[in-house]
Amino acid sequence: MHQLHPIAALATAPGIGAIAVIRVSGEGAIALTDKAFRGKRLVGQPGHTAHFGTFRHADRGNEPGSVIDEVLVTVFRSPHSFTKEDVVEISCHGSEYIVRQILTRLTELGAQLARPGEFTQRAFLNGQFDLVQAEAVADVIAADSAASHRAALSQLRGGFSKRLKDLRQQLIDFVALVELELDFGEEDVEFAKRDQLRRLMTNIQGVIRPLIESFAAGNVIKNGVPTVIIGKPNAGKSTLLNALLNEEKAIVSDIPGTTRDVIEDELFIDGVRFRLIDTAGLRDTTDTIEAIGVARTRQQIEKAALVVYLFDGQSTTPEELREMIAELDESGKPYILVGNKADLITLHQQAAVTDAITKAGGRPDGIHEVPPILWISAKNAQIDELKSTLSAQVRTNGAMQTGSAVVTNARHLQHLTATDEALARAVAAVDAGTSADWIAMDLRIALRELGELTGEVTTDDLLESIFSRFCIGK
Ligand SMILES: Nc1nc2c(c(=O)[nH]1)N(C=O)[C@@H](CNc1ccc(C(=O)N[C@@H](CCC(=O)O)C(=O)O)cc1)CN2
Ligand SMILES: Nc1nc2c(ncn2[C@@H]2O[C@H](COP(=O)(O)OP(=O)(O)OP(=O)(O)O)[C@@H](O)[C@H]2O)c(=O)[nH]1
Repeated sequence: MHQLHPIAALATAPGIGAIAVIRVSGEGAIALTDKAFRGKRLVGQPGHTAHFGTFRHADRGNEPGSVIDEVLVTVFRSPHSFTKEDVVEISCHGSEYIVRQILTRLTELGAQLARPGEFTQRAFLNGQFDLVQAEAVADVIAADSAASHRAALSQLRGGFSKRLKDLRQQLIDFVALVELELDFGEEDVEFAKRDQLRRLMTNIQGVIRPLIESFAAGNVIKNGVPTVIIGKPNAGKSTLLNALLNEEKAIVSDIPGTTRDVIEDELFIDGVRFRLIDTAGLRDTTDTIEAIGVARTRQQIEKAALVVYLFDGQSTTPEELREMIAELDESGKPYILVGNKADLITLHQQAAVTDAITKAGGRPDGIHEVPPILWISAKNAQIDELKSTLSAQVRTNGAMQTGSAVVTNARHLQHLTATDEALARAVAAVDAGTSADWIAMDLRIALRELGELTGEVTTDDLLESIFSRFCIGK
């Protein structure tokens, strides 16, 4: 295993804690650490062993260096470590001062401070995992919901990239045969069996296309579902937001137009993250829906993946509702109609509202069903049904289900799409009986795109841009 110069960084979160872990990786990491360590001699120790001792400042003449801390040192021997290099992990007391002293001492002994992502980059370069998995390391750290954690961990553990790498290898063999045909120029030879090549290409497309389609859902899993609550002033948006978030985030008052700022917050329902966007009131000088500003409403809806339309069950007219439904239908976004202040009106009145919008020709074209109205009382926090409806809306989205691999990374999507396009062209060329050089060209593009995805083909710039986004110590 080729080892680079030793690097060191704090691996645990900066700040005060019970324990802090400093990681050293690279050529001579063990001997280097040993110079500051008093206890067992580290150099002869087998990998995956932990040793107690003291970590010390440099000796001063004959005076032994003073103790910085009592530490536990774990030794990993190349190639059996995270980076596949020699690695030492120093667990000290979680003091910022101690961490600084230890890092300083390590640099005196020849270690360099690690750049962001440098450990993971080395692990990648040494073949510990491919690029997709390396990127998943950052996603695993950032994951903060059950769904995003599941997606990231599956990616870290190989997810779709192992399968793509296999298929790419098969494709390489075919490209070699197709290119061999080129060497024979005018002669009519066919080394690459076209039906087999075609089958392999459609096979690869069969793997790639569901991944491409999973991106929308993958993005939602990673970043949350942008959910907007729209409604007229005083409909109870802030009250609902508070009830959902279970805290007094937004200011509630009975003066219309109290919500001044756009408040964004997160809500977890059944392991899915919703990014709630409070719309600072769809309000204007006058009361009517028209005056609220259709443009403004549209803007809000535009930003959302899911719309909650909240209306005051007491004061909203069927006309207003119908206009709003038309607007929402127009947007094409999934939405939920929510009647608020159910505590103030009878069940009979609630039914009358539903009747008014359905029977009175709520839908001129009569094509779609008017979605059911969900009744809540934001003030009394009677919102369980709304929560389960929100969750159900997202869950109908296939990729939210367990098991299937999802793409959450725009870079991956880009390479997958380009591969699919190149393969589609190659398949068409095979079908048209086009000459080998045309097929070979698209096959090479597909190979390069797949290779860049998994990191079998890389450039320094690409690696730099990927790993520099990691945190230091990772
Ligand atoms: N203390 C510590 N915990 C950690 C990490 C770490 O680097 N240090 N990790 C860092 O992200 C994650 C775990 N990743 C790791 C991956 C491989 C090896 C390792 O030693 N691999 C050897 C031996 C495998 C074996 O014994 O089966 C190898 O690959 O050969 C260690 C950690 C999470 N927890
Ligand atoms: N009875 C009853 N009152 C409610 C309910 N929800 C909200 N309210 C009251 O309605 C008034 C307006 O609520 P807000 O949450 O401030 O309304 P908003 O839609 O955010 O209004 P703006 O800030 O103007 O955009 C407040 O007095 C709330 O207490 C409810 O379910 N039942």
